[in-house]
Amino acid sequence: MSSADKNLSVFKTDGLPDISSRKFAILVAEWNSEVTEKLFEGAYNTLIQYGAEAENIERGNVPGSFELTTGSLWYALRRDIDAVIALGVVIQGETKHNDYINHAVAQGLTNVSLKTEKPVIFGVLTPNTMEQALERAGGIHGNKGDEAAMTAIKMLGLYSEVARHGSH
Ligand SMILES: Nc1c(NC[C@H](O)[C@H](O)[C@H](O)CO)[nH]c(=O)[nH]c1=O
Ligand SMILES: CC(=O)[C@@H](O)COP(=O)(O)O
Repeated sequence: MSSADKNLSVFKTDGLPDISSRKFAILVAEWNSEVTEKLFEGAYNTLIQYGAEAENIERGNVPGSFELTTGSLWYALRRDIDAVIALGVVIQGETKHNDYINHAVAQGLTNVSLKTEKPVIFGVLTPNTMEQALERAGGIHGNKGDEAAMTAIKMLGLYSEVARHGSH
């Protein structure tokens, strides 16, 4: 199913956890900042809308999406951070460079999440064009930042549920 079939800002919100005491890191790539700033705004506003406290949302900036992996690891290793949201936009260029970045970031963020056992969310757009990027950053297909934030919230809810059963 493509973003054309499922709006990135429309999701089920029943049964969400209380995130008022949860601390989030939002990592933002500077490449294509005219789009990544929209992703950040969507992620930040979604966290606030569903109960996060502003003082519990920390922002970090990296040069490009490739650096989201290392930056996410540094935040995820901090004891006070409950979840990391990594935001970037990798637009297809003339060479295969975007493919290498995208695969590295997807695998890298997965590795960080598995290593730290914390939600590390892949909020990276991989469009063919700037137009496609903007359509997914508050345009006709919603905002990938909204989706990334909601994914972090839901994963924290799952973690609490799993931990609750495991404590008995
Ligand atoms: N072309 C894009 C990049 N390229 C930069 C890399 O992410 C990285 O910073 C560089 O290779 C040095 O390690 N980054 C994006 O986020 N988006 C692009 O479209
Ligand atoms: C992936 C990018 O958009 C940037 O690194 C430029 O890519 P290219 O050199 O393939 O045009």
